[in-house]
Amino acid sequence: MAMGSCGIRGGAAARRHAAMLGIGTANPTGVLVPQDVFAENLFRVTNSDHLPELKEKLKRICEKSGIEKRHFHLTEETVAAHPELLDRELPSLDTRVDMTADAVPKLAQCAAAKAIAEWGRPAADITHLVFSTYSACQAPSADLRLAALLGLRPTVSRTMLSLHGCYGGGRALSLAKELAENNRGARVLVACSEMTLVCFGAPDGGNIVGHALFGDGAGAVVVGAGPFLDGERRPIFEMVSATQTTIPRTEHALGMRVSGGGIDFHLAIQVPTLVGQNVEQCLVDAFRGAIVDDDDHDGGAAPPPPSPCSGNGNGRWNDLFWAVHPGGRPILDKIDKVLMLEAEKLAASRHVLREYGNLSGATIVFVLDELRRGRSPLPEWGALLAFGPGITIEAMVLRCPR
Ligand SMILES: CCCCCCCCCCCCCCCCCC(=O)SCCNC(=O)CCNC(=O)[C@H](O)C(C)(C)COP(=O)(O)OP(=O)(O)OC[C@H]1O[C@@H](n2cnc3c(N)ncnc32)[C@H](O)[C@@H]1OP(=O)(O)O
Repeated sequence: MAMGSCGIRGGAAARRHAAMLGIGTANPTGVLVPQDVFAENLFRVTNSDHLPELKEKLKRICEKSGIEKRHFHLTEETVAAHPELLDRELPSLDTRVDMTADAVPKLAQCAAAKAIAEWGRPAADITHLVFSTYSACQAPSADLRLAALLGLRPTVSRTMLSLHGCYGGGRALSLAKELAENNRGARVLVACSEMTLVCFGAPDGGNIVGHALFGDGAGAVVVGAGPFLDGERRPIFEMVSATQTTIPRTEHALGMRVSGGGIDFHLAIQVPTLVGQNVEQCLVDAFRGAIVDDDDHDGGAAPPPPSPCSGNGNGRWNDLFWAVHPGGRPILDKIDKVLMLEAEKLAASRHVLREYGNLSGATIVFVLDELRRGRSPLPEWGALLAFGPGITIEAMVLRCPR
């Protein structure tokens, strides 16, 4: 594959690959629940204390989750005022849609304002918006509301990704890369905003793991390619190559479904194993697409991306930095094991899981933000991984410009 001029060079030189030019994150400010009291709180708030065995199981799961705290938009007072949120037999979709209509785009606005400020140009210069959420069920949707809140131009080209779950952030970034690389001068705002209240309900055997894992948050990234514009900062991560892979015959393993009682979801116990068994081939495919000429690197001195067959346990995956969606602690453990990663390689993912829980599609933006804030310099090449219903695996080869 000829990719002659794809490297990002310093200063004002042209580049062809898209790059992340600003990153922002936000969480609801209202409710912060430490994981060690989550089960007690949930069972009290949902009047479920007559189910002590289920409560003990939730406590066991919380202890093993690798999570210390999570943020939520939904307050105890709101739950008390809306008993329909607790009983799946009662219609509650209208209530949930009303509650998220403003809250989801406003949370996205908080993250997007930070990303735009870092990017260094006015919001009106955004040409495309890609919005991903599992928490909005109406049209016009959260993308249009966010565009209005940010003062984007009426000509901004909007795309809404719904119910992609935890790979939504990876998909939105991949789409932004395509848009930026194929539309001269495009600046694409990616926004992912997730609120669990669309799924919230009294605990039962089916939703207990979701209760233990998921939290609320939003992430935003400004993506652009081509020559730098005045005021733009140096790119944070270059987006070199992206792939999407669906693991055959795993449709049953992860899913969400809109019902009159809210959004139902399921997470099969086999998910960590299925991701672990398939992740290395996805990485090999993504790196195969990322082979570039030495000439494309800054000053021509940087090494090329690792060869696609350099995994397979010979330790070369440790030459990379890693942005992995922390879908759950055992998923990170499996990836560590199959790729033989050194302990610190998934530190950013484990940090985000510990501090926020699984924020579905927004989580990957938190991981990217954490990575670039790290104290030690990153290796030049990196890999992004996100997983969700399908089972779908999004992989992207990243480069940290020197
Ligand atoms: C105000 C609150 C609001 C919250 C409302 C809820 C909001 C929900 C929002 C839903 C959003 C939907 C998005 C869906 C898209 C998902 C996309 C992804 O992230 S893809 C990635 C999604 N992430 C994942 O799929 C990974 C999730 N899994 C994990 O993180 C871990 O397995 C663990 C923390 C649950 C347990 O740690 P581990 O080391 O495995 O410990 P052990 O082996 O000792 O097991 C302990 C107990 O847990 C049991 N059990 C285990 N798994 C399941 C299960 N799936 N099922 C049922 N049970 C399960 C197991 O049987 C045992 O029971 P017991 O013998 O004690 O009775």
